[in-house]
Amino acid sequence: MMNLNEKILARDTRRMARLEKKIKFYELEEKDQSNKINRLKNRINQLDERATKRSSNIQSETLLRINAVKEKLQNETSLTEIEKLQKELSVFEDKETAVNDEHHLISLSHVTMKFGGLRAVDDLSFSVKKGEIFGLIGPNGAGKTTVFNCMTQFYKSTEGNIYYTDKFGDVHNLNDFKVHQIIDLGIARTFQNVELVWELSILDNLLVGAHSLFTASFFDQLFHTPKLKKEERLLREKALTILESLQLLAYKDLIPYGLPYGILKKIELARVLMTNPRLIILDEPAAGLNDQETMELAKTIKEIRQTYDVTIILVEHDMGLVMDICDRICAMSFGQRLAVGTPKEIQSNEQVQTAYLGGECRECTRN
Ligand SMILES: Nc1ncnc2c1ncn2[C@@H]1O[C@H](COP(=O)(O)OP(=O)(O)OP(=O)(O)O)[C@@H](O)[C@H]1O
Repeated sequence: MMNLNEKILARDTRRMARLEKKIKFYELEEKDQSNKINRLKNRINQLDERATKRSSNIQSETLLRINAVKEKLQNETSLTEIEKLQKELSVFEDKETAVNDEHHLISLSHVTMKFGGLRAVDDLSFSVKKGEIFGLIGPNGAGKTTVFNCMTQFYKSTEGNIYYTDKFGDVHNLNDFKVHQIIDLGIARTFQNVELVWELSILDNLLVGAHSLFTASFFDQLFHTPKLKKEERLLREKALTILESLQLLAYKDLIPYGLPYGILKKIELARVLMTNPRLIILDEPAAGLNDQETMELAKTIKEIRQTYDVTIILVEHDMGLVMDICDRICAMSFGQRLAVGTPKEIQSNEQVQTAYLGGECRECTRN
């Protein structure tokens, strides 16, 4: 449950995102808007200062809570109560770790997602650092996609918290945000199936992907004002730059129908990049690709991390790809965490091998 400080912090972050959009809007105007822009920048600085103070208050509150729970633990004798308190302590400590770790980007703390009697995700915790390529693996039905849906707030997890460090360095519980606000925090995702608009050209698909960046009003759209035209031109230039960086420029005027699956998957990545993401979540990016296309995808994902300075979390069944590109991996089974470690550590983990094949993880050692 969010306390008042956390509520205000989340609200201020959303405000800062809105003000940044306004700045972009003024930057597009033909006439000089530097006064307005400076005013907005000052307001962002004020909000940022307030957010930093509030973060430090929240941190002190967390420390107080940690100490209070520790004290209760010392005097507790009932085993069930001790278990409950230990879990409570671990939730606060996870938050404390997220706040103190300058490399922290996102972490799950004891996340559970129940569908009726089924625990699709069961008390799952792991943490991802800025700049990592992080893999989530597990047999079919292990709960991987559900984890993504909880992160992006498509589902509200039944229990647990998901901590995210925003670009100002403040830590938020993503559960306090609505699904449409997640994109403003710089989190973007792709789905298992290719989700492009089949009647639009590749370039227009990218522009559709940038709709969250559009600042033009209904009035601008209705009368096709110069402001709208300028915004469209800038976003078009951005789209072309992204297409070029992914070697997709030749496809810009084509519609997706009939294009090789490998190209469609790359176009989806290009569209995600239009939203200026800090974290990209990829659900089975290599599904349906042949070996050659998978190799190219691996190269593209590594290049994207490098060029766009993003963190990538992916769910993938192709163990060759996972072992090749991931810095660290979380292996899941029946909604629970089996192990977190480097590809080498995961390959040699007995529990992981058993979960996959009831023995040696041949898929893992394929490459
Ligand atoms: N909306 C839902 N309602 C009910 N059950 C669901 C829902 N979404 C997922 N599940 C169930 O939760 C479990 C985990 O599903 P999930 O899709 O997260 O697994 P996964 O590891 O991504 O599987 P796969 O690798 O096959 O995509 C499954 O048993 C699934 O049937």
